[in-house]
Amino acid sequence: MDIRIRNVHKHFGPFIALGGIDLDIASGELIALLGPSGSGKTTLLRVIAGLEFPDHGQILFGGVDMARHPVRERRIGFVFQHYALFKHMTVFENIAFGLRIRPRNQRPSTSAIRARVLELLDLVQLSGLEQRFPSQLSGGQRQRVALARALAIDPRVLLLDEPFGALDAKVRKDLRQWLRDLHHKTGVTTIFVTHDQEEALELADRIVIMNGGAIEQVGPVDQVYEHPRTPFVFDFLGGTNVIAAELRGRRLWIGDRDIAVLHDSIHPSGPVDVYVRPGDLRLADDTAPGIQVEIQTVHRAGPIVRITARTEATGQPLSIELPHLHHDVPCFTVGARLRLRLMQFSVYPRSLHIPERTLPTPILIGRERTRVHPY
Ligand SMILES: Nc1ncnc2c1ncn2[C@@H]1O[C@H](COP(=O)(O)OP(=O)(O)OP(=O)(O)O)[C@@H](O)[C@H]1O
Repeated sequence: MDIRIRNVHKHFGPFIALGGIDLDIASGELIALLGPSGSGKTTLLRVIAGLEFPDHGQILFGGVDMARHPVRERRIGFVFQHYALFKHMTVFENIAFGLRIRPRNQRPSTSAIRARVLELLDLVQLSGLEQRFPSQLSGGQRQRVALARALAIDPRVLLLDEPFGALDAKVRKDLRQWLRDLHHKTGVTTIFVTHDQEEALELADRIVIMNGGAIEQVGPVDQVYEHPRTPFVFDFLGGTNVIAAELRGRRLWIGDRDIAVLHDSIHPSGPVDVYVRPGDLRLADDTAPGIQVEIQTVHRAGPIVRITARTEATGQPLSIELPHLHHDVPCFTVGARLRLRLMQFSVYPRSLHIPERTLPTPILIGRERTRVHPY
């Protein structure tokens, strides 16, 4: 079922938790709400669920406004980070719960409930564990039972709030793939909240980046990652170097170096900030084109090498990440003077350095994977 959220506001006293949210979620979509703590992700999920009522706005489920309807009328499945299963009930009873509490005239027969629970146990890959109690399961297994319980009622929408937040890194990774597969099988419209950008990028069809109770950017994962509309989004989706630069016409200057021509520049000449991810920087010897830098530290960290270098033009430190294959190049030593190439970057006007909550127009003006002008 599709969901349309229209101009949703939610205040807690004087505090604006949601400041006018508009969002369309297609039927069957898997969408992630991503943002820093306090940005309003959980509040938005709770408003969709009916656990909170918005002060203003519409929550349309398949075209019907459910904003004032209580939670029980919305047919929603939930899984929360600490959604305790009923400890005194077996796995079977936990999953059957939502069906057993239905009014008598809507309740399936005992044999139909049993068949549904066994089917769900198979779906969440826990067949054979139906007589266990929650205390006899691992954290990952408990969350899979919670998902089976949420699915038992045939929800129109599945809402997951940091479902894997309390689990260790390896289990989280396994469950991500598992959830993706489960979503393919069930096709239920799913909205999940996470702090973890890697989880969102790996799992979701689209991501919604929230900041201060507003949506900063929404789009397919690759698009948002490749074209962050604001410095906030760029920064939130991974490590960032910010290099002070200047736009003169379409030419981008760092210190005395003219480093690129921005083909799609829409901004006037003036001071700008160049945002570049550590993995989008490359080093070459001093004869190559690029910004002059001096290496300060070199650390091998598993499959990558982390280097810090200082630009000669501005003196600012930069973080560089290279695949470890580059590590053996003899010139990558502390004190070496090398040239830095920016393989891909975004440019934002300096005045927008501080994350903005609302921006009238896209401010991305350059992203030059193949267009870095080698002067
Ligand atoms: N019932 C409440 N009363 C008062 N303030 C609230 C209430 N619920 C949430 N808030 C505030 O609203 C803001 C948004 O909270 P919310 O839980 O939606 O953020 P979040 O993005 O999910 O954060 P986190 O990732 O830490 O869970 C926070 O500043 C929070 O303190």
